[in-house]
Amino acid sequence: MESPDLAAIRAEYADAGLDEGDAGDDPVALLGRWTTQAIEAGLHEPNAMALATATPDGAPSVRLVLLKALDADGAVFYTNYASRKGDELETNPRAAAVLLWHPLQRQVRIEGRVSRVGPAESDRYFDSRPEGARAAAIASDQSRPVESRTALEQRFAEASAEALVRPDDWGGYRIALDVMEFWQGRPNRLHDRLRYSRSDAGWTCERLQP
Ligand SMILES: Cc1cc2nc3c(=O)[nH]c(=O)nc-3n(C[C@H](O)[C@H](O)[C@H](O)COP(=O)(O)O)c2cc1C
Ligand SMILES: Cc1ncc(COP(=O)(O)O)c(C=O)c1O
Repeated sequence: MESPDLAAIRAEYADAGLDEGDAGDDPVALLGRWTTQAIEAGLHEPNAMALATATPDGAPSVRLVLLKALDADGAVFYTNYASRKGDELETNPRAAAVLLWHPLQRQVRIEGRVSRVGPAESDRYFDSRPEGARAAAIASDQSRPVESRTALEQRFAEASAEALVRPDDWGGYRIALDVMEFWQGRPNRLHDRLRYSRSDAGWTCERLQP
């Protein structure tokens, strides 16, 4: 089998650095600034993040979701509570996520405990989504097998004809921001890494080796 020479792929990171002074002592504000810069750079889906969850006995799983809100209380995404990730979060309410802004040579990792957002907040977000996305959320038992594409489209057509009310098993999760790490690519793989950890006294910041 012809396979590409993956070992020869090599990108150098050189554009910018990250120092403690610029980063500041509020990592939530820093994530806000970096997100704004990713949006202003015109990146495609700058709010996409890989979300890792695990079963109670530690088997991990990961998938992309969209970050839909960010504040001092945490990072919010929306999904189906009965999906695979939902099942894992209901039994092991901890998550890790990573955002990658490749053209900016940046990644951000977040970690923390997860809780459901309140129903009113989920309703507000659900009602802001386009009709098709609302109907799909109603039609889809996310992560469950379906016999065919035709059956799925039939369910979508049926849901589209009904009132587009948020299902009880669809809503937001908030990842409390307990650990946040900011990574800026540097030459020779000698990258900048600043890791913030939250305690009762506030945030502490450590520089990590690349
Ligand atoms: C860029 C991108 C963004 C996505 N955003 C979401 C999202 O916000 N919520 C969601 O439930 N699924 C989202 N998905 C689909 C998930 O990656 C995944 O297929 C789905 O949630 C089922 O995951 P699970 O079976 O592990 O629960 C997205 C997929 C991509 C590629
Ligand atoms: C299945 C699913 N649910 C939810 C979302 C979240 O996106 P939005 O709320 O912007 O429709 C996505 C995004 O790709 C998705 O694929």
